[in-house]
Amino acid sequence: MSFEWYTEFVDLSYEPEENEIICVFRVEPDGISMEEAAGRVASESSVGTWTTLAKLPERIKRLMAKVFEIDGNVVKIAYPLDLFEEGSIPQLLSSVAGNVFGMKALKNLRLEDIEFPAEYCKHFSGPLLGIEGVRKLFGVYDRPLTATVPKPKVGFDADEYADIAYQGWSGGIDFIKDDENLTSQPFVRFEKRLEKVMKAREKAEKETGEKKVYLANVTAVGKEMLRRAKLVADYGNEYVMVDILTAGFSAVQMLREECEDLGLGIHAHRAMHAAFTRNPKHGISLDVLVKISRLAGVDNFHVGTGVGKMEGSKDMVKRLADICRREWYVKPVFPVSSGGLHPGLVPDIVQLFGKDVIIQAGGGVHGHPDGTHAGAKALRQAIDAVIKGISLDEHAKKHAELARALEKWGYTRPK
Ligand SMILES: O=C(O)[C@H](O)COP(=O)(O)O
Ligand SMILES: [Mg+2]
Repeated sequence: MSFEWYTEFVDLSYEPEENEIICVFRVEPDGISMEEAAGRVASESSVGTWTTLAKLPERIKRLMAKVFEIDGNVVKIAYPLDLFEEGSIPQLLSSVAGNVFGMKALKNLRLEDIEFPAEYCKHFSGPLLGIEGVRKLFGVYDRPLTATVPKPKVGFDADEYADIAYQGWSGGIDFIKDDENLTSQPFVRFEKRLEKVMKAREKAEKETGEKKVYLANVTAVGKEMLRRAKLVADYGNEYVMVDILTAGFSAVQMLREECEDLGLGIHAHRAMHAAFTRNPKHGISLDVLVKISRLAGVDNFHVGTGVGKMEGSKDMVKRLADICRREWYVKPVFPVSSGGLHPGLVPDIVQLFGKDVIIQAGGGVHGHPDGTHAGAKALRQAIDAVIKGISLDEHAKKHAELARALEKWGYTRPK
């Protein structure tokens, strides 16, 4: 049986309209022509099914997605805006990143990019704070911000955790962040941790005269997440953190709505992304993930390091940082560079990102030979050196904590 009718979704002379969504796919057909494969993607992601239908009303024909460019394996498809519900990332993904990934007729399929028209973007709130708002919150404009994740990543009780948070903050760190798998386990319930950490913050702020913020991981099931966010705001903290992929975009958008009322920023952790971003032939690119997260309204987003422990080239990290920060329909997002960082890598990170980046180090702070407080100081000293244009080796001559960090890690790029 022939399925050639799929090519009805291909029109290489078509010029997309201004208010259509354009998706760029990399398509690897399995024993069929590229044209048919591309048509199948357009069909399944818009109005089609596996067979012809007796009658397709004109009104519905107008909703057919159109393949308008095929260049080698790269296929561009235009989607009429009426295919999409306003302001819904889950519905967008169910359409253009849904069934298509499992089609037998394709060996591989990767969604590389999406271009959104203004008409679509206007239904999204975007970040509440954005880079400007986050800078205002800290009153810090002239250097990268810093964050640390207490390590070991889980297991501390509330007192131990708050003590580590205090040591990090008092050593000069701006954000203390819960790790992605730390929520409300039996060894440290969320409420208790929040209570103790907020006391630690008060002490650290008084002692340092600097603003300190807790990225409290509110990732939870349904309404519980909102309850935790409310509790965070009740304590006077300004931010929450959420695992955007394991929680899902419905949860992220719901949280964003709640955070509008509560006045909270959102730190997005991307844990699990590599399950669908890492294979260059199949899945969804991080570029797409950053764009939809920015629309959904997170304020901070993990983009990688290029030099640390997570996979991802410098070029890719730079491109993602650009997608976070460039002029767009919604406020810019603060890129977070995290995963295997330590003071010796700060020059690379600043060279890659400039100063609008949150440099986050877990092991690279808490693994300092003299402990968390010294580790925090070393990270800030490394940043000060880079901002002043002094080499780390030179700065370390007068800064003992940085010297000790360099003794342990030097300039190594962890694997
Ligand atoms: O969630 C993260 O990004 C990591 O916990 C960072 O930890 P690391 O600096 O120890 O790799
Ligand atoms: Mg982590």
